[in-house]
Amino acid sequence: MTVKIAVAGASGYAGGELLRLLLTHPEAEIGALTAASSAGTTLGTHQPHLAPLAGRVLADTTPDTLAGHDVVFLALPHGHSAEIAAQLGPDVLVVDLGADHRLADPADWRRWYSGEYAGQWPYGLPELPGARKKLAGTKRIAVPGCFPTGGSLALAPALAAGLVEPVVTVVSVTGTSGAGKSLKPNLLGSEVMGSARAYGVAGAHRHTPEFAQNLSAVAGERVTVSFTPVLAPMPRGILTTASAPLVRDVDEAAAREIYQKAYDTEPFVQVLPEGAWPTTAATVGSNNVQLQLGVDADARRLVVVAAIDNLTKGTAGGAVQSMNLALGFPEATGLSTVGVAP
Ligand SMILES: NC(=O)C1=CN([C@@H]2O[C@H](COP(=O)(O)OP(=O)(O)OC[C@H]3O[C@@H](n4cnc5c(N)ncnc54)[C@H](OP(=O)(O)O)[C@@H]3O)[C@@H](O)[C@H]2O)C=CC1
Ligand SMILES: CC(=O)N[C@@H](CCC(=O)OP(=O)(O)O)C(=O)O
Repeated sequence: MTVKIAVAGASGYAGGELLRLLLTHPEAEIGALTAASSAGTTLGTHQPHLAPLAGRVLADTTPDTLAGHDVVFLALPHGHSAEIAAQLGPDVLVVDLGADHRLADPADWRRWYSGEYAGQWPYGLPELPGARKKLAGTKRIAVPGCFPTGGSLALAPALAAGLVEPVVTVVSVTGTSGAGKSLKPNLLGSEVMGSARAYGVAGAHRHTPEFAQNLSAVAGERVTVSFTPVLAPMPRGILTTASAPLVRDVDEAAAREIYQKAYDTEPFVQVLPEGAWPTTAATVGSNNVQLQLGVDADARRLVVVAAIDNLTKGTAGGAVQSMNLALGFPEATGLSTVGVAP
């Protein structure tokens, strides 16, 4: 069954990655491509790597230009999806790559974002317990933030098994494309190259409540999350190191078994062989989450390292994976487990 798909925000990084994936998705017919200030220009001006679509002209993002599609992806800045989504019919599958529909608690929304709270949609991280059931057949999907994707999957098995205390620390090194294309003074090449910088430190990043929401649901109790992102001079990729105090003495083999069991049947999560540690480079262009764990016996902590491509599994790939589930396609359709190296 071919589905006609519109992409709003087609000139941006997330929209570009979506189109890269949809171009090889056997069931996708690419319909309207829309933007804001870039409307009227060709896609090739913004996404030179998408040669088959280079001549397509971007339209304005309106309910009219997005009408007549089976699926609409909204890859827009936060706060711009809810109003447009409300004007698309209930039979259209709307996949929001922004944050507008991720949080369940209106108080969390008001603390971390601006504008009206628009309600929570089924959360597009299929590997979390119970998520696939909510995604099957849904007409609305909230794609996770890029940091909570890898970080939540790094800690979920340990919390679900009661292996660690519900007080976790997450540090994520991220590439610059996570910030989007629009020019920001701290993202100029001369500011970013040759340097790494923490930001949103000490509970100040808006992904903190999203982490807490995901991990508390898995643990069945409130999980406190201390999250620190670190900007690094690379275009894409997120390397997360997550750790938590062990509840009981456990050796590495037992901890590995918990993770292997949790992710055994997952098409996109790989617990790497002993001794191999994840790298962002190995995940580029794939929809993979690569994990490795260790037990720090002296500190009595479990330490898990996770690598993803922020644009693939961290946004557009996760969005396509969730779309597949919503439409009843095989979950891995149009997605790759093969990276690019070196
Ligand atoms: N980059 C990433 O790694 C991730 C991004 N996301 C989310 O995906 C969404 C898009 O991010 P990203 O692609 O990085 O951002 P970009 O800044 O690269 O792209 C933003 C896109 O939205 C369009 N746009 C901007 N303002 C409006 C508006 N008022 N109405 C309609 N379209 C508008 C832009 O069009 P124009 O060119 O005309 O300005 C552009 O196409 C965000 O919500 C982001 O949080 C989620 C996870 C990871
Ligand atoms: C480097 C960088 O700036 N990264 C972004 C991550 C954004 C993202 O991917 O998630 P959202 O969809 O929630 O915006 C940030 O920290 O805000």
